[in-house]
Amino acid sequence: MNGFRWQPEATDGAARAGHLHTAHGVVATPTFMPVGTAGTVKAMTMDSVRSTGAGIVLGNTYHLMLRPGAERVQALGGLHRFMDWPGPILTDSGGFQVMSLGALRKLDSDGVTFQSHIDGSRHRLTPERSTEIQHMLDATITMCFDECPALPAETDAIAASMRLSMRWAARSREAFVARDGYAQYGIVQGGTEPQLRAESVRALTDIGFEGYAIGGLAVGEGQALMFQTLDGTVPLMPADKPRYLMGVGTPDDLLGSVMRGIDMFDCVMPTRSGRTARAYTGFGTLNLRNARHALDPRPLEAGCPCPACTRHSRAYLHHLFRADEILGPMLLTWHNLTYYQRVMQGIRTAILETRLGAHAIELRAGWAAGDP
Ligand SMILES: CNc1nc2cc(C(N)=O)ccc2[nH]1
Repeated sequence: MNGFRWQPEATDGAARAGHLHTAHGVVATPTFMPVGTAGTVKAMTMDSVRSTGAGIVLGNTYHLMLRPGAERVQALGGLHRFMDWPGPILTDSGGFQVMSLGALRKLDSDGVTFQSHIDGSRHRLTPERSTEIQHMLDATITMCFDECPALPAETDAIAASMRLSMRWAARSREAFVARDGYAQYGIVQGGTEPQLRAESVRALTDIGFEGYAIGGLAVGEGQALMFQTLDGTVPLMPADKPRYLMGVGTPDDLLGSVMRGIDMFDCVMPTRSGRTARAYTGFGTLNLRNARHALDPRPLEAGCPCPACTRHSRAYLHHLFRADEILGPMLLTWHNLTYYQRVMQGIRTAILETRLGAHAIELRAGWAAGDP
């Protein structure tokens, strides 16, 4: 009996609230995972990440295998110890990063050979090696090694890519070392083609995983096509297992995806935007480098409990970014992650109170209203 499980708590339409039980603790869902690419959530200490309300973080296999190296992290006690994060960690498989970051890469039916974007050194990832690396990192949740095809693409190219990923999923599962409280997720592929997505779900559920991700989206297809793909795919996925939408998204993406049955998310937007002066708030986004903030004594967002909003003014944040002070990205990353967690907590409460429809209207009205 694997102690890893998703325990349902409430539903509101297709939306679900529940708890993810893992070897490294329990996480309420729906949940947003801050991205901790190279063993750090950029500009944050892990105590500050915890203070935002995050329960689980993501690590990138591609970055960690190149630097400092999976063997070194293992020798130092694993990623939890290395980055001082006792909670659950999900690591991606490296496939997506290789395709988007690796300087040169050669894909074949067995895996991918690529050059490091750091020093040009040559590396190879296969389903077996990716799974081994994630084991060495001591990932709570391991992702299958897959290929995420660029969109748009011809249907037969999407089909071939999906079927390769399904063969790689079987090899990833074979290589996975099962441990109590640990999990491996399969990744549904198939582009925006309903039949290919259905074939992929069948292939993965025939293999059997502790959770299922939807990959191949948030690659430029746009929100409407992403939601349309979710509408056709999520109902086919096992209802008793966690569902993870990879690389998504804006607060509006999160809301619409939870309403379609997604439980887990990761996205670089709140952290990357925090470093580039873009703030996420209940009244939409704003750019703190804009001159209109120079003399504004108000907090960034009234009611937000983060240090940027409780201790400082918009004018100060504006100054920090104009002066290129490192405290700017620190404070705004802290704010954006806090805001993302508040959005997820508000959605979760609305599901528990069966008022998600009304809550969605309120959220969208706030985002549309703009800066008060
Ligand atoms: C930012 N968009 C995004 N799409 C993704 C797809 C995958 C995937 N494995 O298909 C992984 C990470 C992803 N991030």
